[in-house]
Amino acid sequence: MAAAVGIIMGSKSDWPTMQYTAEMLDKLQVEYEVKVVSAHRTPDLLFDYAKEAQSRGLKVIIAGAGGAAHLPGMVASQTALPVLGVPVKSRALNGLDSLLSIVQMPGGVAVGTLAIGDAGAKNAGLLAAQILGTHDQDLQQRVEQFRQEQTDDVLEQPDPRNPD
Ligand SMILES: Nc1c(C(=O)O)ncn1[C@@H]1O[C@H](COP(=O)(O)O)[C@@H](O)[C@H]1O
Repeated sequence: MAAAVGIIMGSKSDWPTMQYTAEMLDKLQVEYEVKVVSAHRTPDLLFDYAKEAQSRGLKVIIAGAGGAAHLPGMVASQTALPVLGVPVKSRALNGLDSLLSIVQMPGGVAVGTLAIGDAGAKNAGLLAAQILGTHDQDLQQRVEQFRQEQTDDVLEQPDPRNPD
């Protein structure tokens, strides 16, 4: 089946974070592709990727980047597909730079910004599945099942001192 979600990232060094997006999509049985694309280092590739995404069948793009994280915003400027931005934790500023450069888009070009780091990457996969689930009842059910299991896990083990 063709990929519905494109996971892109500014560098291969972002993969330890972005793997959590892939893991969530695997769990929810959503097809995706993974690629390093950088607004700074491979600008032509970025434009081609964003412009061709819709015609290749992608429905949502998830872009992770750290530091001066222009990737999500630049992708969003070149496609009408929904773009979710994941601020990757930077060494110098712990990802605050990544967060601010992704979240502070000018009005008129939207990027849905997730939390910094692993949790943001995980939630980007979940949110992409929820978006796709609005047109796919089976997927919506898998999302609901995932959430129910999460709830059950918490309720079954309410005492944090007793892991068994
Ligand atoms: N923020 C961007 C962009 C971009 O926005 O186009 N391209 C690379 N980067 C980021 O640079 C950081 C360091 O990259 P290296 O580890 O390759 O030096 C990564 O977190 C990457 O996302």
